[in-house]
Amino acid sequence: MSDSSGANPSQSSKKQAQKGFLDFLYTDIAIDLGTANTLIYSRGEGIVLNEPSIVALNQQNVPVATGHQARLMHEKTHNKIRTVRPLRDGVIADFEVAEQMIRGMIKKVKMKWYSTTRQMVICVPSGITEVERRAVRDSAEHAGAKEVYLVDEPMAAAIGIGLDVHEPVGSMIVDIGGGTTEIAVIALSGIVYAQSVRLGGDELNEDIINYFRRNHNLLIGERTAEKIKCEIGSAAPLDEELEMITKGRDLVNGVPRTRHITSKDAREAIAESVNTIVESITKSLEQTPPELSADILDRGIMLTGGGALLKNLDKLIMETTDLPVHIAEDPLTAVVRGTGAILENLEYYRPVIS
Ligand SMILES: Nc1ncnc2c1ncn2[C@@H]1O[C@H](COP(=O)(O)OP(=O)(O)OP(=O)(O)O)[C@@H](O)[C@H]1O
Repeated sequence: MSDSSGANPSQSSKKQAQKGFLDFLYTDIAIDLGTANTLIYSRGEGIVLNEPSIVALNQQNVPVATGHQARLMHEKTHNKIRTVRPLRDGVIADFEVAEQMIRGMIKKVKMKWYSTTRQMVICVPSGITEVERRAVRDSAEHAGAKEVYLVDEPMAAAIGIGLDVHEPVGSMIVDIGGGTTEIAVIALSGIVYAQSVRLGGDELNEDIINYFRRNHNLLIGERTAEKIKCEIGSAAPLDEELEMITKGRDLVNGVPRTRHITSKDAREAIAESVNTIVESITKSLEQTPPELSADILDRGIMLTGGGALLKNLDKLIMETTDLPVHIAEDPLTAVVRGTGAILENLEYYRPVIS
């Protein structure tokens, strides 16, 4: 009798023992390579890194910082340093920098200097092209991985929030990230319907920047817009409206200014993009086969990704669709938790990886 590799049982167990014996030389990791954040899960350890997807490079294009450290430099650099976000709309926009970033982040989490990366599970937006898929695989291989497995982001999110993706029951996942919103209906280990909208938290930040420039003659940076969105931004009116003080440059006289702003301003700024996200969800519901629609009616819509934290977004989706809406526990880590679960049990999840 031989196992699937063609070896007899004694050869196979010898190979297993050897594999186990040499395990200390390898690190197996799962990566959520996101437009806004990169998270790494290490086999047997859990989430070991959660940092912004950004790199600071010097004039020779050598990275001087990655992640949190580079984020602190963002929009504050001089001409000898530039910061780059290598992903746009969920896909790699700058391959060289993306590879440098992956390498830099893997280096940060390597417990043992001598170990090499063996297996890497990495998630990708469901809507990307074959060429873009190939690019992610290449970048992972160039960053040192020996075996690379890809999984669609909504599938990883579903696994991350504890759904049994193999069962014949439909679930709708809406993963709102920095660059994309992924809407998918999952059943029987497959994606029955998926829509990837290239609109996410980054676009909401741009909306806020444009709104304050147009309506308040105030120029603010990306980090300030992000702060406004997270602290007082909302998709629907709040029971108690919020306020905050923000700083920027007055466009009339060119000097720094502080301004008092409200959650109504922030909501108005992002309303159009938020509506596009909600419309995409209703469109996806219209495309869902009826038997699966019935499951979604019972189970509701699951929200994951950082965008799920936008205040009252669940309420707006609930009012528009008339369906129950649940925000996943810790939505920012759902995808990497799922990618990590796949890494821990590659055989069980074989049908969902490529
Ligand atoms: N409290 C909050 N309110 C609104 N948005 C938030 C909040 N917290 C985080 N976000 C947004 O969530 C986004 C990041 O989410 P996430 O880490 O899931 O995205 P990503 O995986 O990096 O992106 P993508 O999946 O598009 O590649 C950012 O745009 C961030 O501004």
